[in-house]
Amino acid sequence: MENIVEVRNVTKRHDQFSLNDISLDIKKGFITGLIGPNGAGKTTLIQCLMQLIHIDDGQISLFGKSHQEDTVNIKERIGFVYDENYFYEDFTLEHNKRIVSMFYKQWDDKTFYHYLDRFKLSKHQKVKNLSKGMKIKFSLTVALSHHPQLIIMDEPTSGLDPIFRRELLDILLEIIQDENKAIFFSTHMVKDLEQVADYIAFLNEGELVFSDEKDAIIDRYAIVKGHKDDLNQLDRSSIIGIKESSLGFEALLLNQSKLDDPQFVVEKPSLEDIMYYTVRGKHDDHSY
Ligand SMILES: Nc1ncnc2c1ncn2[C@@H]1O[C@H](COP(=O)(O)OP(=O)(O)OP(=O)(O)O)[C@@H](O)[C@H]1O
Repeated sequence: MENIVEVRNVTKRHDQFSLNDISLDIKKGFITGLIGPNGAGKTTLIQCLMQLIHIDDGQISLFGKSHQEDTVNIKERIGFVYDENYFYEDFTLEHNKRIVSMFYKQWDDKTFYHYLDRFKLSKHQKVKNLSKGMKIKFSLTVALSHHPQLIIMDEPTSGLDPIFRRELLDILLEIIQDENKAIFFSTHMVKDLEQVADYIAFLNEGELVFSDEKDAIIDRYAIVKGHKDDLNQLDRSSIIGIKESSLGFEALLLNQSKLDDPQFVVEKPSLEDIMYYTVRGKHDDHSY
């Protein structure tokens, strides 16, 4: 399986935050989702991938090359959807298209008008008059119109209504039918991601918790519920996070055979459970 992107031991330091020693791959033919709580470093990592900021340590290769070697070609092969508006606000969508299309050898007007129509955007509208969701749709239209091999999106679902969110997921699944392509995107919509992603990378406080195949991640953990009196029968070292009440508890554990015990209810976790309990941890025993 070929890696379109390889991130190796990347560190980026901001004043009060650092992204620490991150290594992950983005694989050809698959959708990789990037999750993590607010401030975890998702945007920072994406900015490093796009060389919008410089890394302090480590290496990033895209299509087998670093930005230093071939950044123009790399950027031409990426469709980038970013949460900051980088279009000319006072110009119409058509005018913006004329400008942006000059930067791409593979620009395709037919695809551009196809998505404008599909997203119900008018080429005569000015960018400044678009709603937040419409701006994301326009950004996506531009990103898809130069036939990128890799699509990188930072929070593309923020500001989108649930109907369009579903449509966006369908579009991503359509794109990934072409097994030469890869999609990497960050989102807080973990449930949406769970429906479409093949691989998941999880950042927390600048550290990579895991980056792996979705099903393998879910198999690695279990949600266990039980009576408080039985809590001491669990191996504390396998508990990732726990929520206790006066009577019972619910915990995320590393999956293990000992969990067959009938006094516990054992369930498969969702990605959201894994994220929630990992961030919450086991020292924070709030009641529910
Ligand atoms: N240019 C900068 N200078 C200093 N600190 C920064 C800069 N950019 C980001 N940070 C800090 O880095 C941390 C990670 O921010 P980042 O935007 O990468 O997180 P995120 O996971 O994308 O969060 P969110 O889900 O809220 O968008 C935050 O503490 C933020 O304040």
